[in-house]
Amino acid sequence: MPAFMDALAAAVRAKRSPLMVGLDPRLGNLPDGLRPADGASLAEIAEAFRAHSCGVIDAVADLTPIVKPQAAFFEQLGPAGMTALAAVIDHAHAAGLLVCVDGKRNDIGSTAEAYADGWLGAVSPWRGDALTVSPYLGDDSLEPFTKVAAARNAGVFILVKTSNPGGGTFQDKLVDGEPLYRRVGAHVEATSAASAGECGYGVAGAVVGATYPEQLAELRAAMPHTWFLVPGFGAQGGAATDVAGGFAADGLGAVVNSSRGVIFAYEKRPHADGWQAAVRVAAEEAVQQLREIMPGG
Ligand SMILES: O=C(O)c1cc(=O)[nH]c(=O)n1[C@@H]1O[C@H](COP(=O)(O)O)[C@@H](O)[C@H]1O
Repeated sequence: MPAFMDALAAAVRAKRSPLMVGLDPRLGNLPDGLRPADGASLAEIAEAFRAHSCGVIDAVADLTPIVKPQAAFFEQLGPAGMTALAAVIDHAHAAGLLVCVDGKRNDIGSTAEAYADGWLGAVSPWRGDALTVSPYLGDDSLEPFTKVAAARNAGVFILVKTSNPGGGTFQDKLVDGEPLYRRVGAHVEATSAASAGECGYGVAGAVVGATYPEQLAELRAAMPHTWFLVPGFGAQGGAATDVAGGFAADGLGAVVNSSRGVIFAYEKRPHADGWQAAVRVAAEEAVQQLREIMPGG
């Protein structure tokens, strides 16, 4: 089994696609036919979320190397939601896709070990291929994730420069004359340089928002062994030209996430062949736009 970043690089090359489709089901945005009736139980809503996410996967599987289910949308439904999340992960794997669980986990080292084993370990009940992780508890909190991920050929994506408007509150603050995100980036890069696989990228990836194109290009240059997960494309305003700086010269090094812009595409542009056809058209367009700016795409 190849290391996660090697598998991701191979899948991006094979599909000529750096698009990551985010699975963020929301009750109010489900298409007709899948939307549960008013007063539906959590179990009924969870089943609708499962059906929507699996339907999205079926519509885009040949267009994307990786999907990113956002755990929050499933967690809010309690146990039934988590069962639905597990089913979505299994469905994505059956469709030949890699899966990054967006959980943004972390805690003190000894508790981080439980998160790491639970989400990424050899006996993980979730079987995700990668997990998003927060760095703000420090290096000893990140180590369990990178260790478990390396042992199991999984990956982690560590928040470095997030896409949200308030991200700079802490991330841009100067520490010894440099912004904190740069410090975090340097730590992630050191971890990945020491674990770089065949494709040249190591076990630790970085989350860097499409909404900060300057910092994206700066971090790309400073972090040559680190694969980027770039959210904020589409619904948050990031354009293809904004994410261009996230790629290495060979066209690898980044996957660009779009959630709402793809999975609810039928709301703005319905398709005569149904909601999945609208989702597919949106994914095709996103891939086309990304190919145009991706070096060698
Ligand atoms: O880690 C993430 O995926 C993430 C980090 C970040 O800085 N910004 C960000 O939007 N995300 C996630 O990426 C997805 C973006 O969704 P859309 O804005 O609908 O494309 C959501 O699931 C967010 O939780």
